[in-house]
Amino acid sequence: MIRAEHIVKSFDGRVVLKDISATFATGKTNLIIGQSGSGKTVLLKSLVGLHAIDSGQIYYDDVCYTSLSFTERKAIRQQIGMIFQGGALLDSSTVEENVRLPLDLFTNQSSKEKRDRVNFCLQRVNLKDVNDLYPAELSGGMIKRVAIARAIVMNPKYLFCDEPNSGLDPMTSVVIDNLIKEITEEYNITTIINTHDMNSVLEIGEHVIFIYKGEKWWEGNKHDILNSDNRELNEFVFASTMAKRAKACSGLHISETGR
Ligand SMILES: Nc1ncnc2c1ncn2[C@@H]1O[C@H](COP(=O)(O)OP(=O)(O)OP(=O)(O)O)[C@@H](O)[C@H]1O
Repeated sequence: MIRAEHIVKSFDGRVVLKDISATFATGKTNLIIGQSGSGKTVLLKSLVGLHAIDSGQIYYDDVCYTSLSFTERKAIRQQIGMIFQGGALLDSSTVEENVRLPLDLFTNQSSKEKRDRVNFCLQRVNLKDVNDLYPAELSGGMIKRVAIARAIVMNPKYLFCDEPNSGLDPMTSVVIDNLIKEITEEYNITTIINTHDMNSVLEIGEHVIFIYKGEKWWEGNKHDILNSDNRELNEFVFASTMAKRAKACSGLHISETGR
């Protein structure tokens, strides 16, 4: 579980996160949604500790992360997996080297142990025979899978995903969304996903936080969202054509996948 309490963050006197409190449950896909510029990325980076916040507290389970020193935070940082927008793979490294990187940096495992772990993670994201390929030789969906394999290689308790579907076609996005959800449940990870993809919300939005102009404006799940009367949320949601279709169908039937 990750808990944010009264987070305030400003840049040069301009407040971009205004007193945000939220609890992100373990074993669930927690989504942060909002318009471009609303503060999603700043919130995600603040939770991870990449931004120093002005005030507030962030708890990782029972540990108050914000009151730890830089060195003390190391133990928690090693339990965090991150999937960056675009994958952020090292272009000049093979798939195996990319996935192995956290093990090289943070463990004393033998080469065989590392190879076994890398292969296990690649299999888990349904990739095979790709160890020696370079990122340029992979499709967009494969790059995301490699990024997920790298994010889980250290067996994280916490997983942060920044726009994991950016650049993917809708069908591949569904597959990646569901892979993240499966992994979250299988390994009981606290997963926080930053997205403005309404299809993702309707697919895996077990817990959704809507950020509007730096404030937590609405909170609920993928089913609540279709019936909300929050004006700003509705404007955001129904700007998406897919969501419009789902809304139109919601009175008649909501499929198991929410699509
Ligand atoms: N390092 C920074 N210095 C100054 N201002 C920043 C910095 N990072 C973000 N901001 C500002 O904070 C606000 C929120 O930005 P943020 O990147 O969190 O938006 P977002 O909701 O993630 O948008 P998008 O969906 O386009 O990525 C924006 O006004 C942005 O200009």
